[in-house]
Amino acid sequence: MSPKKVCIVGSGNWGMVIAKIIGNNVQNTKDFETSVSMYVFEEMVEGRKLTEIINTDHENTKYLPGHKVPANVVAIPDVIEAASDADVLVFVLPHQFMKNICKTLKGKVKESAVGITLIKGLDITEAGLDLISNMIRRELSIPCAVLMGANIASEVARENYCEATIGCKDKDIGNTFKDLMQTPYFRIVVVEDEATVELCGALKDVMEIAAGIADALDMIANTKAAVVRLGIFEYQLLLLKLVIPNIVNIVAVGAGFTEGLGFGDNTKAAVIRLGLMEMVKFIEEFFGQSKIETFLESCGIADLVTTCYSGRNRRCAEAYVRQYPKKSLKEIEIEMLDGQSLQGPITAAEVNHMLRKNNLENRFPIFTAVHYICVGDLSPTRFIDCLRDHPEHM
Ligand SMILES: NC(=O)c1ccc[n+]([C@@H]2O[C@H](COP(=O)([O-])OP(=O)(O)OC[C@H]3O[C@@H](n4cnc5c(N)ncnc54)[C@H](O)[C@@H]3O)[C@@H](O)[C@H]2O)c1
Ligand SMILES: O=P(O)(O)OC[C@H](O)CO
Repeated sequence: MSPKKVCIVGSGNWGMVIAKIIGNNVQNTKDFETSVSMYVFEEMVEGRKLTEIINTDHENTKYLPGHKVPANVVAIPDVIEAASDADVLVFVLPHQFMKNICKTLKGKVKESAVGITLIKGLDITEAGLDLISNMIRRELSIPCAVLMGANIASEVARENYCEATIGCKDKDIGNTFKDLMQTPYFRIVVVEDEATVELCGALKDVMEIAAGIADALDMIANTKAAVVRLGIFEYQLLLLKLVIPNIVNIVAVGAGFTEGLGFGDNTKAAVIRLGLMEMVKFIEEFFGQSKIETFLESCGIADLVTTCYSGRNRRCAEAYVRQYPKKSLKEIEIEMLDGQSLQGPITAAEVNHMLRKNNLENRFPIFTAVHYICVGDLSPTRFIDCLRDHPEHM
């Protein structure tokens, strides 16, 4: 089999760390082409094009200063040029840019390409809440796995030991992604059975096949009903795996608020605990039954803890509250992150859209307060009330 060409779509803080890992890994195997293309959103950095800096100095001085990427990672400012000949597409952009990227790439990627998303965030469609992986599958007509975990980019860049979870329904593709991204310090667990089953279309297909098998075996109606029920359960489980990491960022913003208000670790632990309860409840409410074990994977509790202690969402939320009401959260983000992007406030708005629409804000006080504080409609000092009066305490 000829070696697969890899393209990384994105070159921010996490994108560069993944580029470093992939750039090194492809040099040690015949399964992948040595040259890796990376789509870089072009901008001028200290009078030079960012692509030129990366291709000459092999460092993204804006988004991951102080860390080199291997020279075989080639920065390309045109996403079609970067992605059109790729067999493997790794998506790692802030989620608000994905609609545009998908629109640009539609019909331009190889039919045989496979994708994986490392993106945290949700999509609002007319039908309700959707997953970014679904957007990729839908718009680009390629299978799409996910990789999520407790992975603060700067720590992974320093090669501190950590873990991640790949969700992929195809064991071979899942292992391909694992080969591409696992290192001695970045250990990956592939969740085979449920991972990237096509969430809407593929579920229907799987269910049709299951029903067809049931028919062929002359199963009685009760058995067929059980097959359908179990199929739905697997679907919900898959959704659960994919949704957890996206909601984590909202809780991290809440943790930052308590620090900004001068509270300590006991309060943060309460935010993590109550936030986790809201995550479980939210997933149950919108995606059906949840399995508690899933929250014990790296994509669940581990990501929640790490983000609430040292994520960008937490840091910016703390600074916002300390300077409240002098600056908006957007101003703080621009000031502190130099172009990096917070996903928590946007995801909080997407989640709030669903809560409001379904009249459920009272049952999710942390998610709700985080959103209203982020947009400046609620004073941060009121945040502690939502912990004190949380439904868990009633
Ligand atoms: N940084 C982390 O620690 C980390 C860890 C795990 C997952 N993630 C997730 O990975 C995703 C990407 O985050 P990141 O940290 O790599 O990015 P980032 O926030 O560091 O950088 C922002 C990126 O967006 C690009 N950009 C700006 N405007 C654009 C536009 N109009 N179109 C396309 N791109 C544009 C910038 O060039 C830059 O590469 C996010 O969903 C994030 O939640 C991040
Ligand atoms: O720095 P944050 O808040 O964007 O979080 C980074 C990752 O999601 C941690 O896994």
